[in-house]
Amino acid sequence: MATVSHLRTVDAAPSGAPQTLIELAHAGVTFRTRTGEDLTAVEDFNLRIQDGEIVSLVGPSGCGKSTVLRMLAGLQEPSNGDIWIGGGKRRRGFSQVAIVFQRPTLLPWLSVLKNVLYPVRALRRTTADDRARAQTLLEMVGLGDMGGRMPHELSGGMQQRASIARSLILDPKILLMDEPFGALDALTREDVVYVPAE
Ligand SMILES: Nc1ncnc2c1ncn2[C@@H]1O[C@H](COP(=O)(O)OP(=O)(O)OP(=O)(O)O)[C@@H](O)[C@H]1O
Repeated sequence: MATVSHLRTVDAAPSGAPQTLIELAHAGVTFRTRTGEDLTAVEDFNLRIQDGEIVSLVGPSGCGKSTVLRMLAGLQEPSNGDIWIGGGKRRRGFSQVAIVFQRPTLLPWLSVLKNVLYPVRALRRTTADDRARAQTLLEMVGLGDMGGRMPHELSGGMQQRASIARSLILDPKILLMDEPFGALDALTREDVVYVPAE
């Protein structure tokens, strides 16, 4: 059985201090490939992020960065180790975490505005304040007059900007970004900035 090790850290396991927002302790993910081999994408990975910190995971293609983000978003269960978010041990998703992927992930049957509102709709009925916030976020990413359009009527970069707006609609405490600016041209990239809600 082949085992491929990609992403490793050598830091000591974190302690679980309450002011720490995110902790991974000895986290690992092993995939079973279609040919029946075990592929260790992440091995013994330790990470501690304090509230307010901005952290980049840097490494070569395929080293396991997306897998770590998927673990933090609750989309990938660790094969080994523990995850704490906001002081609590997590095995699954956490509502204060939002993730933006490398490619846009808009729902094709909803308008752009409804896509941005979708995380709210998944929790409760939307209000006028929610719609106003969605409009503000669309304006922030330069799509203020595109809310009524359908996703297929937008360019790839515009769809990605709408995905970024959607990730902010619930004012998440943790924003995970998996190279989301790769789909945008350099000029647009400079224009997209995160403005926290008052
Ligand atoms: N669902 C899966 N099944 C099997 N192997 C997977 C799966 N997802 C990822 N992998 C493998 O895990 C390893 C890490 O992948 P991951 O997408 O986390 O890398 P990455 O560092 O984000 O790469 P990139 O910078 O190219 O996006 C790769 O070898 C990949 O082939």
